[in-house]
This record gives sequence, C-alpha cells and structure tokens, in this order.
Amino acid sequence: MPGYIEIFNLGKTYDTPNGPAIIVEEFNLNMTQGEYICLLGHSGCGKSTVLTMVAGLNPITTGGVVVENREIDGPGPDRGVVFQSPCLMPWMTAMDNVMLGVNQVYPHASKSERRDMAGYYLTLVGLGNSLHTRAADLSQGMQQRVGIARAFALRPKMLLLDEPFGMLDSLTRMELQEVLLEILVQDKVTTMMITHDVDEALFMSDRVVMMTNGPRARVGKLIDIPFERPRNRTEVLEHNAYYDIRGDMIGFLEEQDHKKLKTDAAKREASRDQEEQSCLAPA
Ligand SMILES: Nc1ncnc2c1ncn2[C@@H]1O[C@H](COP(=O)(O)OP(=O)(O)OP(=O)(O)O)[C@@H](O)[C@H]1O
Repeated sequence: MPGYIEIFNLGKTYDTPNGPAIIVEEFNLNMTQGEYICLLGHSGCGKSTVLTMVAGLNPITTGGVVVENREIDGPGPDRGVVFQSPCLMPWMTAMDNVMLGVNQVYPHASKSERRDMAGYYLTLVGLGNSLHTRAADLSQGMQQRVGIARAFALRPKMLLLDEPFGMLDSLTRMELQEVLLEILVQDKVTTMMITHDVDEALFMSDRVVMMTNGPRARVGKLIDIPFERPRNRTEVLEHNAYYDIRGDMIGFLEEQDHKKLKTDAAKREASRDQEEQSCLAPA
C-alpha cells in the first residue's frame, strides 16, 4: 500500500577530495499520515543527509521522496523544518519571526488572519506572554519554541526535526517534548525526527528507524513503539515492554559498533599490506 510519505531507494553521494563518497544508499521508508518516526543511528551515519534530502534542502542523488502523491523537487511549505538552533532574526519579535514564514506561505490571507495564526501557535508552545519580545531577549528554550511555532504555523504536511532539543537542558527538553506531542495530537502532522537519545525516541515515536553505519547507510531495522497516545512519561517508563524495546535498540547500535571496528581493522590491514608491497617493489 503506498504511504502518505514514500521514500524510495533514496541515495546520496557527496563529491570529496578522495572521490565520490556514497553516504546513503537504498534508503526505503513509507510513513502513514500523522505517523511520528525517529531516526536513530551512530554519529555520522547519514541521518541529517536523509532528513535534508526529504526537506528538499540537499539534492538527491538516486531515488526520490513522494509527499501525498507528489514527488518533491526542492524545499516547499508542505514540509516544515526545525534544526537544533532555530536561526531567528534576533532583532525581530517572536511574532514577527513567525510572521515571516506565514506571510510568504499565506499571502492571500488577511493581515489579521495571519497574525491570528502566528499568535495561535506561539500561544500553544507557551509564548503567549512573549509575543512581542525580541528573539535576542528570549532564552534558548524559548527561541526553540518560536522555531517550533514557526514550523507549525505554516500548516505543513510533514515536520522534519533535526535534533530539535539537542541544545537544551534536560528539564526544558522534557517540557518541549510534551509541548510538541500535545500540538501533534491536535494537528496530526506526519513527523520525522533525528535524535541520539534512545529514551526520547521511545517517548516520542510510533516507529523508530535504526540506521546502519555509513558508508552506504540504509534502514537497518524498524521498531514499533506500542505505547498508547496521549502519552504520559511515567506510564511509558513503567510499561512492561519499555526495557525490552530499549534493549533491542541498544543491541542494534552495539552490533553496528562491532561491525565498524571490524571494517576499520580490515581497512588498516589492507593499507599496511599496500605499504609493505610498495616498499618491496623494485625501484
Ligand atoms: N557536503 C558534504 N560533503 C561531503 N561529505 C559530507 C557532506 N555532508 C555530510 N558529509 C558526510 O556524510 C556523512 C554523514 O553526515 P550526516 O551529517 O548526514 O550524519 P549524521 O548521522 O546526521 O551525523 P550526526 O549524528 O553526527 O549529526 C559524514 O561522514 C559527513 O562527513
């Protein structure tokens, strides 16, 4: 059955000084509407490469991405992106930062409708009292809230989050995870999020995509997360499947570690052999 989001045979080759490097290859994934997926894998395996290709910000080498029956060919308002740092205009207010995107995507709505839209999402993320505060005067957590409101206010079909809570302290992080889930219950936006945090993936997602180590990274394993929504952190932590699934995820990452150690050792041996051969070769 075709997915609401279809990612088929997605591949990325970067040109490097040492020649082409195939970072992602044959990455395949279908998502249903409203599904929340986390991408998990070792640092440098290619998670951001996949996410930025889906966002249309990174040219695709092979394969493609279909969002609700339309193959993407670049960035678009149907996909909202939130990075680790929200990149706001520091001299503009929270409201004006959100309005920047809303004005572009909804030029035919009246000014008051656009302000209502921006104000609505800023209030949902807990910034109802800071609408007119300059971004530079907001804490990091508040700035990230503006980033999330900005993405939602465009009413995207898909939300792409690249470690959105990575720079926040653990309390703010937990608070924002809950804010995000609350909005998603209402808006049902299909979401792909990168995280390094196994517990965050367990709390947030419907499925976790475990990526293999690069080069040629792909989907290594898909893990279903069975916890009911709306989720309550304590109930999730106390669920009898929690530690089994967590163990499964960590087991996969450890397995990838072993494979990497083996490939690195084989590479070192091959380069030593090559050096020896060149020393023995007649001048
Ligand atoms: N523009 C580029 N040119 C060449 N190589 C690149 C480029 N961008 C990324 N890479 C390489 O591609 C690989 C995957 O990078 P990517 O940022 O997608 O990984 P990641 O899994 O998101 O990493 P992290 O978890 O550390 O953020 C890395 O080896 C990186 O050095």
